[in-house]
Amino acid sequence: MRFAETAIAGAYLVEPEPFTDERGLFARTFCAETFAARGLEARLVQASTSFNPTRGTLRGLHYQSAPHGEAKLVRATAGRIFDVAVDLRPGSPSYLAHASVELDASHRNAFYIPEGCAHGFLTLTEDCEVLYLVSAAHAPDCARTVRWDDPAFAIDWPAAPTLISPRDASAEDFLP
Ligand SMILES: Cc1cn([C@H]2C[C@H](O)[C@@H](COP(=O)(O)OP(=O)(O)O[C@H]3O[C@H](C)C(=O)[C@H](O)[C@H]3O)O2)c(=O)[nH]c1=O
Repeated sequence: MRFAETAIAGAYLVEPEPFTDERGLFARTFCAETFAARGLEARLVQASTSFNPTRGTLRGLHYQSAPHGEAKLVRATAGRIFDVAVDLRPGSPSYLAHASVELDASHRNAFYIPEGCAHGFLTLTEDCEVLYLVSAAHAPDCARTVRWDDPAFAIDWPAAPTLISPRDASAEDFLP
């Protein structure tokens, strides 16, 4: 796996290094030892998936507050998404910065997002499937939302959403 830094400290685009032969390819997509050696969260305890048939679906921006903060390893297993993280860690050198990456099932790339960052995506194709590996179990009482078009983040979305939940569309401004 190759790790590329992003605009957020501690967030990385993870590119696989596939082994190819006449049968196709094999690629490692996660390794606890490799992640731990890089100082990344290696204890991923829950996996989830979302299926999004409509192009232009926007989910997020979500995070879990302490003490159930979660690091995430996100990949598109079908289709292509514009994936975004926002740094909400007041002590971070990239506080309030965002990082956006295009995750494409055909590239098998992934986005590692550290605890303390919000995450969301916009689907760029129909029938997108998004797989999450996270470092903390779902804690509904700690579920938090920040708004995709919050001026505090000025995220460079490629298009406006065609489908978004009322909860995501109505999040309050992050800064007072
Ligand atoms: C996240 C989660 C949700 N749920 C239940 C709660 C709701 O009844 C239902 C849908 O949840 P929600 O509308 O929060 O799903 P998304 O809007 O896709 O949220 C996810 O998408 C954004 C982009 C993320 O980064 C998070 O991983 C996650 O918040 O699944 C669970 O049972 N377990 C879970 O881990």
